Amino acid sequence: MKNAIVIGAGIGGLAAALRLRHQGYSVTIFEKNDYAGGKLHAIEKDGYRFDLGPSLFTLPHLVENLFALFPEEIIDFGYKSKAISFHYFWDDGTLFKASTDSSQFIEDASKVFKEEKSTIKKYLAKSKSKYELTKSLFLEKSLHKATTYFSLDTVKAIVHAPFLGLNNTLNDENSKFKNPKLTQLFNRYATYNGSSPYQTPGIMTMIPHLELGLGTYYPDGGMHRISQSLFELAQKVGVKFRFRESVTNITTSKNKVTGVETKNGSYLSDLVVSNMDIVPTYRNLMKDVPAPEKTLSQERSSSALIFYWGIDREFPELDLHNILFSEDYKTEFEHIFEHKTLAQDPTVYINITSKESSNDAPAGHENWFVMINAPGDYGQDWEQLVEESKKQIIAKIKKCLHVDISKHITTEYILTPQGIEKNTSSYRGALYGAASNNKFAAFLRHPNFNGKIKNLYHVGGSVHPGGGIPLCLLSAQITADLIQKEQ
Ligand SMILES: Cc1cc2nc3c(=O)[nH]c(=O)nc-3n(C[C@H](O)[C@H](O)[C@H](O)COP(=O)(O)OP(=O)(O)OC[C@H]3O[C@@H](n4cnc5c(N)ncnc54)[C@H](O)[C@@H]3O)c2cc1C
Repeated sequence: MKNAIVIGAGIGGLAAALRLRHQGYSVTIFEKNDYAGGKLHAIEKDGYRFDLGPSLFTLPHLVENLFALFPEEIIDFGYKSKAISFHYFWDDGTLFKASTDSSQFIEDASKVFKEEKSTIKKYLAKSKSKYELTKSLFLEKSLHKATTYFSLDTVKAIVHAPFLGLNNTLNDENSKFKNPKLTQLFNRYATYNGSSPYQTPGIMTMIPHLELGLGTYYPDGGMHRISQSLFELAQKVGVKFRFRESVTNITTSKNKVTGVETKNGSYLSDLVVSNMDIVPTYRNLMKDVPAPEKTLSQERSSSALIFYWGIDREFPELDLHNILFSEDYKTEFEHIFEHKTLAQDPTVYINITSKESSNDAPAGHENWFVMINAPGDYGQDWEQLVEESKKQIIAKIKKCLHVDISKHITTEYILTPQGIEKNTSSYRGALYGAASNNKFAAFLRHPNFNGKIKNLYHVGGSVHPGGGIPLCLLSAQITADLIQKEQ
């Protein structure tokens, strides 16, 4: 049996390991932490459960596809679809509850934002068409293999290139709405890949289709169940895990990978898949291999500052996902991407899983995950930024929800971009690898294979096709397909 080593048990590494196991490899995952899941992790604190990373679950079939590889194994993984994706709040008292039923969304958005129904309908239809035209080329195949370009799907995408909106920004596309609040609502989707709506190309108008067209879901037991159920499956099918064993070197001979080294010794392997962020993979594990500097110097995606708060009361006006919008979105993104700091009036995201799983908080309490978008770690004074932004977040909540939330916080845990980098080795604490702040970003992501070292592959949010749970799962699929063809 051939051996495969996977570096890292993030969602990308777990998915790659399962796919390789299915192809018949003997698979070992080396993970520096003592748990699987990487960013998809959770903690319990003072009677509250908090998902630490992702909170929004879309395209659940990509997880199910992994269970389907091993139909004989029964794993407890369920989820429900959400009728409302987000509750959106503005300082002036406007509240919009975004339905995941498109007719209802159009009806409600037209009433709240005084926008023509036909304009919203056309926008959602275009979002769907863009997604369907491009998913095969940009999301499901390697963009770095010539064969990808000899397909009908690619020809279709190229023919429709002017329609895709590559030459303008997401904000340009969304400024067609009369009401700036609706523009802001659709601009927010740039943050789903850690980018700025004022820089990311108009093709990103496809993202709302993922949430509003294909649905928003919540896994039974919380987001952590996604990584835990895949971990359980991997164990059942014989994937071996070596926790607390950081890979320190990828070993090669004559431009071919031979295995990995850790502080415990050397391990030989027929192939290696790195789920570690691509920048430290080159800088720390492949010091003797010339790094692709242009690829590695791509601007990183945004990071996040998160307060996990136990709250001693309930808020019926809030749902699972809630957004409290800033007054000046452009300034907010300029602060993040240009000034590498935080705006005075940030957009605040509040995720409350106890709305769905009552055991996540004591009775009558709620578990708040309060996040603002943040620049990566460039050596800022995070202690000071945490202190300032906590005050600003409390002020924002006061404006939108008319409550002094500071009086209701019973417990607190904080994660900064520095903490995210420390936990998972993600370069600068970026949530989604490289940002998509220019039209060439998709092509400049690192491929899923290594052009210099044979039998070395790459999966996860820092390589093609990008970050976020669905894209990480797709990266594992692309990688496994390449391995099947090439090995
Ligand atoms: C706060 C936050 C909110 C987010 N929100 C969402 C969301 O709502 N929806 C969504 O889809 N996505 C979201 N994301 C993004 C999503 O979490 C990531 O894109 C995804 O989980 C990345 O998975 P990965 O497998 O690429 O990497 P990671 O999860 O970073 O895993 C990499 C693994 O490799 C290990 N590792 C690193 N170096 C070594 C080494 N040398 N040796 C051994 N092991 C090593 C790390 O410990 C880690 O376990 C969010 C992320 C964060 C942090």
